[in-house]
Amino acid sequence: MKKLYSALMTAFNEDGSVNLDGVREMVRYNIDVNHIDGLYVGGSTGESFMLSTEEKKNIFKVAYEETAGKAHLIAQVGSLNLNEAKELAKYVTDLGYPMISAVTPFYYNFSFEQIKNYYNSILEGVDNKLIIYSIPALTGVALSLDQFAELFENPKIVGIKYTNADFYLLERVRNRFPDKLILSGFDEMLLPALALDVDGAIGSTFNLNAPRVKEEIAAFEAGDIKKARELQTLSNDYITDLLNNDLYPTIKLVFEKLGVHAGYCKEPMSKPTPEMEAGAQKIYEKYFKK
Ligand SMILES: CC(=O)N[C@@H]([C@@H](O)[C@H](O)[C@H](O)CO)[C@@H](O)CC(=O)C(=O)O
Repeated sequence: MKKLYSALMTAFNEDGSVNLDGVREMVRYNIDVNHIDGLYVGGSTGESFMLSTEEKKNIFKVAYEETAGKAHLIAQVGSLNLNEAKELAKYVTDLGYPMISAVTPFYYNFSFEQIKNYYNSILEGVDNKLIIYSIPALTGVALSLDQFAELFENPKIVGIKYTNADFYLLERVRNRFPDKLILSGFDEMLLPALALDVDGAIGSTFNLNAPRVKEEIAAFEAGDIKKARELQTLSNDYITDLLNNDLYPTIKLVFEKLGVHAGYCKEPMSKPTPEMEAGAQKIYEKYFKK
């Protein structure tokens, strides 16, 4: 069975400080209501690239404690500050995280040699497995098939969080590395990714929509492609509505309507406007109100 991971959000207070109780509530919702297979902690959805090392550690700790072994955990530790990435990799490994992930280093147009050194040094002295977080649309770093192969020469690098609409490359990677863990990262393109035999998916929108997506995966696995496609269409209507209303703040607004204290996003992400509030209410009524 393919695995579904929610990309854990971070709850912020209005002043931008982290609300750890809100983080706990979102972990609980994912476990108790979504029956999620796993959580991806510290990724884009967690707004992590805007957090201090201390804030990241607190979130990793709270997510680990609250999960209490009821879901698989992956900690995204990648950072432009390699020392921080290494410190976090050790920290989460000592806490008990069974897998880590690191975004490709971005902004400075690093060479492939530099990217390779970055991954190898994060893993040096850390007894853990890592999946590469590849998200070219946000990082500008598009690794090639041969570059993935070179990174996989490190036996601790076991897979990819593949947030990329390049399905030709995905097919080539799957074909060449049948035993690597590939988790798809674009929720709106889950069905084509399933057809190319990914092992599961990680996404922001699953925080609210996981039950429907699990049904889609079950239909796909049962060979009922028509049903899987209908469910993907329904999910894509919901994702389109979220994207048109500002993704992360809207997921948090809908969480609040479900009684989960997801709080605010951190600036420069937007604070909810009355229009966003109204849009979130419509999304709640259309897709989630019982
Ligand atoms: C940039 C971003 O948020 N990407 C999401 C997707 O779940 C995305 O939000 C979704 O497909 C809507 O476009 C994930 O790929 C990233 C992610 O899960 C994470 O790192 O937290």
